[in-house]
Amino acid sequence: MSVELWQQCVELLRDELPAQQFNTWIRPLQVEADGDELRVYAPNRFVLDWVNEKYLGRLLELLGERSEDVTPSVSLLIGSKRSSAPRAVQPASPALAVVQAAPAAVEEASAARTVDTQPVAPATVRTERSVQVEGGLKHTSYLNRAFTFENFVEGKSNQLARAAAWQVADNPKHGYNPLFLYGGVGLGKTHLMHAVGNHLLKKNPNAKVVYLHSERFVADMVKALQLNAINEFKRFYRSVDALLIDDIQFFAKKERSQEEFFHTFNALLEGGQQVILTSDRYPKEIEGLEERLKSRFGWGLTVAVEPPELETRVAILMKKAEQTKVELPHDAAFFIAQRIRSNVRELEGALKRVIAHSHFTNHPITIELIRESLKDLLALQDKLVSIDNIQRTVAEYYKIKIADLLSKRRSRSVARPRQVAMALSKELTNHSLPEIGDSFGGRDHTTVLHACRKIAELRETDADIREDYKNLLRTLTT
Ligand SMILES: Nc1ncnc2c1ncn2[C@@H]1O[C@H](COP(=O)(O)OP(=O)(O)OP(=O)(O)O)[C@@H](O)[C@H]1O
Repeated sequence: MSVELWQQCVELLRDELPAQQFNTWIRPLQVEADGDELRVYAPNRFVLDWVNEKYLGRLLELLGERSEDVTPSVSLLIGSKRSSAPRAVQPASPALAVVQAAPAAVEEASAARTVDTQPVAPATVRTERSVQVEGGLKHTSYLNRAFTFENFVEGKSNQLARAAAWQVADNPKHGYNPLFLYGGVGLGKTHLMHAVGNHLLKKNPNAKVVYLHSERFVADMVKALQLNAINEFKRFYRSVDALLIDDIQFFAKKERSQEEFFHTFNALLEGGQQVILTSDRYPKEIEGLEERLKSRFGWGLTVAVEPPELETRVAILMKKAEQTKVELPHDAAFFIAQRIRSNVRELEGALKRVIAHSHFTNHPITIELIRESLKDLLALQDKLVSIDNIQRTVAEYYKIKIADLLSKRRSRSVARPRQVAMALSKELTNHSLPEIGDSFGGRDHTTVLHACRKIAELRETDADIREDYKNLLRTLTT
């Protein structure tokens, strides 16, 4: 059984899975051949368990179809192929059967899945910690006490990230180290990171939990160098119980900082201290970041935070209103959530404006009041999501002409993008089916309806369409 064959099957699986799932579970796997056997390494038990349960069967099926050996033998292990001694070895699987896990792996892996969704009571935590070190350097860690698990609304888009963060907070010894959260702006990465920090402090008020933005780490390091205090800098960062660094994409191209961070990071991992990192993209995609750092980030658990779906946006608005003791009718929350799709920060901003307007005018929150208070934002959004703009964006995305979208051509390369554009027009604008049909070269409303149904179906079954639709939605709404 060759490594190349495994890679081919991984590529085939990539076509079948949404990118987020592929990145989280399949990309971190490493593989090496050992005689006739393939040894596949997962960075931790969480990944091992998940791959074992969800994807190994399919991978073995693909391997079986492509191999002369009808019973491919694959071992799924925890560790890394460069390490000579994997931490938990599973027996080789002689057939397309479920690989048995070593008892410890089973125990921890299933514990990882048992996600405790009980809200955490608001913590009275020490939120500020200031440490003065020799040479005049002052390191301040500041945790936002409002960013707790209790205040975090769970939805499909952030479920996994929330579960992983909860595991780290409640049982840091699981070894999900580092926990790497990535995703677009304003989606709750910082919130989750602080939630872990707050929870760790709640459990142990003396814990040294240090949160900082990566730019701050760089600035501190530069200052330490200037003040000849780099040893204190090192000592400080290596003495923490948990180090939380936000937006590590800002390390890009800052070689000295990366070097320093690399050593700090290694020291912390070796000492069993928790590291949590966030970034706006998947670690391997951060340009200007050293390969060795990227590879180490993959040793722990890397999870994406996706933009929230409509239901979660509504739930977030209701929660924020409840926190500020403001009466927000459900239809009003729904209206805001439908119109503000980009990210949670924007959503919160819109709600704040509505609440301020309601206080100012002394009127209750109604859809009318929302229209009035968000007038400029909604107008801008209407412009952005006009059918014209959707057509332009879709044509650009698929590298076809707008005229093709409006034409009668039926070839797949044109017909599918046309259906995507129609479905987006239905989802993002308030135009009726006949109006949308008219805008697409005078088509009948039943054609538009068919397009919407077809795309909804393909988004379930076809990973490419799902990805295309998601990208286009993002482009059109941010
Ligand atoms: N699921 C959620 N439930 C409740 N509040 C949320 C949720 N997701 C995000 N928020 C809120 O949205 C705001 C932005 O979130 P946060 O700062 O964590 O985003 P981020 O992903 O770290 O973005 P950036 O990359 O720009 O730093 C915060 O006020 C946060 O509390």
